[in-house]
Amino acid sequence: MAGSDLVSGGRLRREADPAGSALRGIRPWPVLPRLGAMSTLEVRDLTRTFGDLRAVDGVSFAARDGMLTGFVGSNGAGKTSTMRMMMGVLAITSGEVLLDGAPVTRADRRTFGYMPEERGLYPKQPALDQLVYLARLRGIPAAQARTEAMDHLERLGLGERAKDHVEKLSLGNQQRVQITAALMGRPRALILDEPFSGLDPSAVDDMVDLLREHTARGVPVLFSSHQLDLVERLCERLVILRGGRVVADGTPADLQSTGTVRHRLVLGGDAGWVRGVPGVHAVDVDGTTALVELVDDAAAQRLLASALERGTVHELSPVRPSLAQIYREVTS
Ligand SMILES: Nc1ncnc2c1ncn2[C@@H]1O[C@H](COP(=O)(O)OP(=O)(O)OP(=O)(O)O)[C@@H](O)[C@H]1O
Repeated sequence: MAGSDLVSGGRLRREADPAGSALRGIRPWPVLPRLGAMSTLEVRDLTRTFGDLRAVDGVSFAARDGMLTGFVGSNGAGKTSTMRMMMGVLAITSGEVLLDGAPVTRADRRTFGYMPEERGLYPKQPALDQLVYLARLRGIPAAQARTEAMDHLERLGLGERAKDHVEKLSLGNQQRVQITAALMGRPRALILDEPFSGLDPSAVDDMVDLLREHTARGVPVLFSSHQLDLVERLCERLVILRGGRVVADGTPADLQSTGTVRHRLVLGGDAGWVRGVPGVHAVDVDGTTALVELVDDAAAQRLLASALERGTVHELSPVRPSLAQIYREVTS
């Protein structure tokens, strides 16, 4: 698709939801031009050691164009180190980072938007000046940087606060400014370390609207988060790290199809007895309802037969595993 073509997806989304973002305080935005070429950002066998510690241990995955990819894992799993290596701010021990199949260059990285874990705003400088400064570091001309920064701030309802020192803004607003810094200059890829931490639900929605405008023009977005419900809601793909290694990688549906299927049993009477049925693991029992894992079909038959012997069975149905459940299964 040519560089000047417009993204119909972004426009359609706004038409389908005319009040949408405006109701949440976000001013409508001209549809962004689509990237001339698709961009896929990939890491292959990426490794980083710190002394004896293999903080990142042969990590491979791809953040594909136009998709939000969630990057999750417990504290110390290696997310930040991986993102830093992708951005070239942490030396790579071995492995490589590729953009569209070719080793990523310093010039490529200057076109990436990055939100580091350690937030880089100076408390005693005006928000607008910092956005302009950070954009100029990435080679964006001053006039363009100023216009774009002001547009972003106005759109986020911070136009009146543009000249306020950052320290005078609430933490959530500081975070909005920080994310804006990564979005300046129409980046070719976005790498965001915990962009949603500390944001209230409406600020999360505002930020997601912004990110979706970038995915709609073909940008790959990789973001780390500990908020699994958010990741489940937002992501087209998900990469789960444990101890420096990838333990799951796929769409939420892919991952859900590999998780352990549980069953919900709803009875007319108390369900406590299911704990004693061979081959049945009671995950949770609450009054007349039990959530169980069954080792095989025979266990299911035993459970159902026992339940019918005791009285009414209102329901015995499979429950799709939640992302939180899958996360616990692959990281424990
Ligand atoms: N500069 C460093 N020197 C020594 N060890 C480090 C350094 N940076 C990270 N580590 C270690 O590498 C491991 C991975 O850390 P990293 O920050 O990448 O994990 P993370 O998944 O981002 O964690 P969190 O969710 O807590 O931010 C941890 O054990 C950490 O202590």
